[in-house]
Amino acid sequence: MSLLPHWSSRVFSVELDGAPIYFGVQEKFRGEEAPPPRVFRDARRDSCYSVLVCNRDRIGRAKFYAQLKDKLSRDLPPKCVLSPMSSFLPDVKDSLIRGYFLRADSECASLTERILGDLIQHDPVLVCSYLQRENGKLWTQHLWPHPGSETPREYCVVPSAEPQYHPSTLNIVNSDVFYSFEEAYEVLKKCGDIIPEATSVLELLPSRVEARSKPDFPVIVIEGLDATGKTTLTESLRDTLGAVLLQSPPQCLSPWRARFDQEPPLIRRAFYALGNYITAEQIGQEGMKTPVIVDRFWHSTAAYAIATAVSGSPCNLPAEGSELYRWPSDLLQPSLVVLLTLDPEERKRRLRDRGQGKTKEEQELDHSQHFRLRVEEAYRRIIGPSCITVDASPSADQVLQQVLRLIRGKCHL
Ligand SMILES: Nc1ncnc2c1ncn2[C@@H]1O[C@H](COP(=O)(O)OP(=O)(O)O)[C@@H](O)[C@H]1O
Ligand SMILES: Nc1ccn([C@@H]2O[C@H](COP(=O)(O)OP(=O)(O)O)[C@@H](O)[C@H]2O)c(=O)n1
Repeated sequence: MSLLPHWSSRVFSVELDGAPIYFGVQEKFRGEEAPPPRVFRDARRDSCYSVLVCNRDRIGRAKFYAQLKDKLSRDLPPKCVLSPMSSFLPDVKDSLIRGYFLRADSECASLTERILGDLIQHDPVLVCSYLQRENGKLWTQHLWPHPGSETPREYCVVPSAEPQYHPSTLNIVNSDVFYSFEEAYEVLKKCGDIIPEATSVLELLPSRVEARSKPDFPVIVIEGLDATGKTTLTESLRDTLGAVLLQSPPQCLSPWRARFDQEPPLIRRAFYALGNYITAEQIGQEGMKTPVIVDRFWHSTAAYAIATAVSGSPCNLPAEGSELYRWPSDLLQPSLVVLLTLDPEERKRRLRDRGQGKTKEEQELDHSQHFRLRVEEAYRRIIGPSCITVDASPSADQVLQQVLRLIRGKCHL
């Protein structure tokens, strides 16, 4: 297996209470090993295991990773604790593999081992168990052999320094955020066999995508979290400016949206990315005749994708200026992007008053302050064009007047 030659260069990260704990492995005891990392010190008398998903094909890997949690939560004894885990080559792009770290007490260890033994027989996983030596002063990692292969490999567990780039940023390109039509198209094309709806989406796509010259009329995108007032503002702008109002994802994708919202990030994000290209095609046509207002566009696609891929505090986001925030070179660039921001309490009040159902991601915005901060910060870091922030807390009319001033200043309307 190609992962193995680099096994002792890999770093392992276990997420405990939202914070990563890093460790590495080395072939031999050197005698001066530092104390084991906290995941092992906490484990005391429990048995520890890890399961990492290693399909070669990325669609299979995305699908199986999503199923693995359900499978493990269903089959493992309730007392077995599951934590998200990953393994990566520090600061090496596309090197991240995901999985789970398991802690089982003496009562449930043998059942856990049976379930993992069955998993390794049938599914593309790497399984390790961890054993303590010298009263927990040292831990060893035992990589289970695959059916038919040689003996298990034993390594010594050692603490590892925090990498420069948070591991969850390593695989963002073309897994969470797509920087060209072709890359997103490839994913949906490959899904055709397992998701028949993907073929219907592909049929709606423009036949050719090219970064065309700007339409004659201004194109104004309104961005912001749910309930910040995008619908209210975009409708008023349409009426005031005699503009056409478009949205991303476009109306023609509505029948498929709920279906793709259930898919793992790779597939879900490719769907939204392609939606932007359909909207861009519509903008290109309408923008030759009138100004165009757009309710959400690429900023939303990229900001939510990055904020979901990265866990924990906004400090874990890719740094400002990172290439991950760049606009796709083949996607139409709007004349102005306005980001509506709102105090979290006022946003919740508006959500309650509106009283509609929310997507899972929007519910998460309410529950997790960190997630909301990550989305807002990612919005602000995107460039090419970057967004102009507008406080959406004044009355609807005041917000409209403020945005009209911006449009007149920037777009000569
Ligand atoms: N400036 C504003 N002041 C007070 N309430 C507002 C304002 N803008 C919108 N609302 C109300 O807040 C709720 C969410 O607004 P909406 O335009 O649907 O947001 P979004 O499209 O961003 O989800 C709606 O009930 C709307 O009437
Ligand atoms: N252009 C877009 C628009 C939405 N989205 C996704 O759609 C979700 C928000 O859609 P929504 O329907 O709740 O938004 P509202 O228009 O209701 O504010 C976000 O969670 C994004 O993941 C996207 O990726 N790209």
